Order: sequence, then C-alpha cells, then structure tokens
Amino acid sequence: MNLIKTMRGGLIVSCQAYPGEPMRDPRTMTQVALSVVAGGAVAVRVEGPDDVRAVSAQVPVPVVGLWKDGTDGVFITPTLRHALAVAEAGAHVVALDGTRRPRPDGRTLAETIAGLREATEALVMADCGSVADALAAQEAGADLLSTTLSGYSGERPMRDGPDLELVAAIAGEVSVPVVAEGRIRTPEQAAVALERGAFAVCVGTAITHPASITRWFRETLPSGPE
Ligand SMILES: CC(=O)N[C@H](C=O)[C@@H](O)[C@H](O)[C@H](O)COP(=O)(O)O
Repeated sequence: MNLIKTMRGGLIVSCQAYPGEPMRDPRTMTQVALSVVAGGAVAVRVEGPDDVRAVSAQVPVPVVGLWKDGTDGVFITPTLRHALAVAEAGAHVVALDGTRRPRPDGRTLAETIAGLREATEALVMADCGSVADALAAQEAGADLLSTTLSGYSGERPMRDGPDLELVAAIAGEVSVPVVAEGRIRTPEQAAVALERGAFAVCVGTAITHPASITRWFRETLPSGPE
C-alpha cells in the first residue's frame, strides 16, 4: 500500500512506442522514462517485458508494466502468462485488462489476479472501460483501477478527450484508488480528473508520443504542405 501512496495526486507517465516505430527500443524508452521522472512523474507505465526489464532496472519510481498482445478485444496483458512475465521482468504493478470480457486463456479476472498473487508480490491495476468493470475488478481483488479502456471496450463512447464522467462515476462507487487514464491531453484536464475523484492521473501520448503530438500541431495549422 505504501507504494500506492507514493502515487497519490501524482502524474504517472506512460512511455510506450508501438511496433515498427523508431522509438521502440528498450534503451530509448528507458531514456524517455528517466526524462519524465526528472520532470516529476511519480511512476511510469511501460509496455512489454523487454522495456519493463530495462526501465525498472534504471528508474527510481514504481513501474506499472503491461504486455500488449494484439490490438483487438482483450489485448492488455490478456492472460496469466503475460501477467507473470511482466511481474518477472520487474514491474511493481501489473496493469491488465480489467473488463468483464472473456479472456483468451479462459481464466476469470479473479483467477488471474489470484494466480499472480500466488507467484509474485506485484500489485494489480485493472484497466476498465465502465463502472460495471470497475466494480467487478474491485471484487476480483485489484489494487488500483484505471479508466484506460473507456471508449475502447464498447461500453462507453469514444471521445476526443478523457472520460472524466467515468472517472467521477467510478470514484464515487469504489473504495480502491482510481487512476484517470486515456486521452488526457492537457495539464488542465489532468487537474480536473483529480478534482473529480481520481487518486492519480496517467498521461501517455500527450507527453511521450512525438508522432501524435506532431500530427496534432500539423492538423491544427490552417494550411501547409500537402
Ligand atoms: C487503449 C490502450 O491501448 N491504451 C494503452 C495502454 O497502455 C496506451 O496505448 C495508452 O497510451 C495509455 O493508456 C495512456 O493513454 P493516452 O496515451 O491516451 O494518454
């Protein structure tokens, strides 16, 4: 619980590069992670066992690890095998799909969390897409809940910005800490998420994904090269 307390009111920064991108390299992601820690991140969120291993060996803050497998359905740390690998790589917190959808290995979320607890000391962040997910994930034993999958799991509409309504609704219903995550683009949105009851805020793309940030600028310019 002490580890969770260190994140209270803070900014968790997700440092991820996607398959095929130039920054997809454990050394590069470690440099990104060290840079966001220098700026005050209370924790980092990192994808894939290789990046988790490299980053957790170097950064002085908790590492929230995940392993994406695929891009559809349940793909964030989808099975117990993935969760164990992320913990073994050094993650202090394992983030996994916390929706009520069937999981590829047939285990329930509760069984997955129990299996992880038997083998490791890692805490669990359940990535949710609705209030019903959050309630079920709390029941299943998650240590932290996040709104990561709002707009992606089919239960909430996809918005341009963060689903602050969901943050408030979950925070009002559960007793475990709630992380506001997903499409937070500005410091102001992050501050509002905390006001609405989030325990901490997680920002990825707007801080660590240069291709997206560049695109936002370019698309906002009135005209430019074709
Ligand atoms: C839905 C999904 O796959 N989310 C992923 C989860 O790890 C990441 O791609 C996001 O970057 C992360 O959740 C942070 O959100 P944003 O980048 O919007 O600040």
